[in-house]
Amino acid sequence: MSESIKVASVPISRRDSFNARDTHTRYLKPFDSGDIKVLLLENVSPKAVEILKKAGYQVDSYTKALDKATLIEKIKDVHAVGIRSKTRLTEEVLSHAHKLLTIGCFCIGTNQVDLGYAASRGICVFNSPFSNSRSVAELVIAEIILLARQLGDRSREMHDGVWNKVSKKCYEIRGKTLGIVGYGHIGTQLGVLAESLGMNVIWYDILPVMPIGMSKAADSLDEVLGTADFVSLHVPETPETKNMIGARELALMKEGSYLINASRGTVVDIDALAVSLKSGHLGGAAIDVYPAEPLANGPGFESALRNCPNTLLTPHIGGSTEEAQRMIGVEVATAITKFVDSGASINAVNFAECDLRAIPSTDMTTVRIVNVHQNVPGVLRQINNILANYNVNKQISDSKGDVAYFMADVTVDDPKHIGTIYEQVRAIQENIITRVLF
Ligand SMILES: NC(=O)c1ccc[n+]([C@@H]2O[C@H](COP(=O)([O-])OP(=O)(O)OC[C@H]3O[C@@H](n4cnc5c(N)ncnc54)[C@H](O)[C@@H]3O)[C@@H](O)[C@H]2O)c1
Ligand SMILES: O=C(O)[C@H](O)COP(=O)(O)O
Repeated sequence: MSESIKVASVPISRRDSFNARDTHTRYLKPFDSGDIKVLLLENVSPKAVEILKKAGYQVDSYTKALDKATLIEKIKDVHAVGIRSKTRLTEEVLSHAHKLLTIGCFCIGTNQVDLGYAASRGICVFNSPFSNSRSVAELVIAEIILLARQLGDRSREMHDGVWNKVSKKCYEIRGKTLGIVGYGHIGTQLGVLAESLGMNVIWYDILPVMPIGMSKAADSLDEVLGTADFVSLHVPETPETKNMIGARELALMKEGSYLINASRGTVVDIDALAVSLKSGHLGGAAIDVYPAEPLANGPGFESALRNCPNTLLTPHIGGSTEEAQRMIGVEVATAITKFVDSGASINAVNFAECDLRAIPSTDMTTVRIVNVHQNVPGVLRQINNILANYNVNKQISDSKGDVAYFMADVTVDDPKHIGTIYEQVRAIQENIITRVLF
């Protein structure tokens, strides 16, 4: 149970459709945190499980992603779901999530979730924007050296019993140029590490960003491709980054240069990359992410890149370190408990960010109204007309796109009025979800 609310309550309204006016009256019972069900997929950190269980929730945890049919079945009954990069929470899947309040992406990327649809259903999405950035940057540094020295191939040969001592086309990285595409959390960390190893760094980003250290901004992607000895991709999955690196871009890269992709699998045209590697135009590649990735560990991985020369293939492990997973587990699980127990949406990805200071535990008459509604004129007036009969201690509202979020702490002397307020607010035409925490 949240420390910030004296007693939390989660009456969960039905959200049959965006405009539905649900007049079904429910009995408002004081909250029992044991009612909250959480589904965790894809081997989310035990630290997160610990935090969610400590909050009193029922936690159902799986090490792998679920197939769509199983996911739809499981999501029907839960109030929170925790995923990593594999689980696709599409409109189709989320349309079955009748009780869902929040989604925790225990990773950086949120492209796997239909964020707009989730918001329209009042489902608040959280992620961990930078807890695994360092892990990715360190992996890329390792890969730069491995590629420059053809270490993947040498190691494989030795495991096959072949001694192959060569120096041809093996290089130091000192004085070489690293081109970073997407100069955000990971790209900037990587640039700092690369400079400390004596590399020159140029980067391209669609946003004007401050260059760190001695790094230089390029005017275009093509400039990076034509200049760098190593090109490392750190952009999110968006319509603009889909197949951002195809046959044309690979041809622009310098003869013998290397491509590294630890961003998203859709960013690189894998077939074109395989052709470039086999032709010898590229000197090698390190790929951590793929257009289609298996749901679980095990044999059967197929890719045109298998057995390409000097090509390092890793199973999407850029953020997979003990340190990163622990930090992500704490960050996202804490965000989920705060949202469920007190309504706080700070650091939400698809929601306006709102919070109110805690209700003192000695205050037994104040309840918190939490409401998500369509962002159209007149809704706040309707809510405040309802609350006008009570003393509103504090309130906050904000909007993001078509959806608005409202929180108010209201003193209610007669407990019977709690149900009245709840029913009146949720009966507003534009209501998406209403909760009363008491
Ligand atoms: N392999 C892994 O395990 C792993 C781990 C963490 C993150 N990632 C991926 O890496 C991506 C980047 O992570 P981050 O934390 O650095 O994100 P970020 O949001 O901090 O940085 C991304 C940068 O890319 C820029 N960008 C967006 N579209 C662009 C375009 N078309 N051209 C050039 N620049 C563009 C943005 O302006 C931003 O500066 C994530 O979105 C995620 O998909 C992968
Ligand atoms: O978006 C991310 O943070 C990375 O792609 C890592 O995803 P993962 O948690 O599924 O390994």
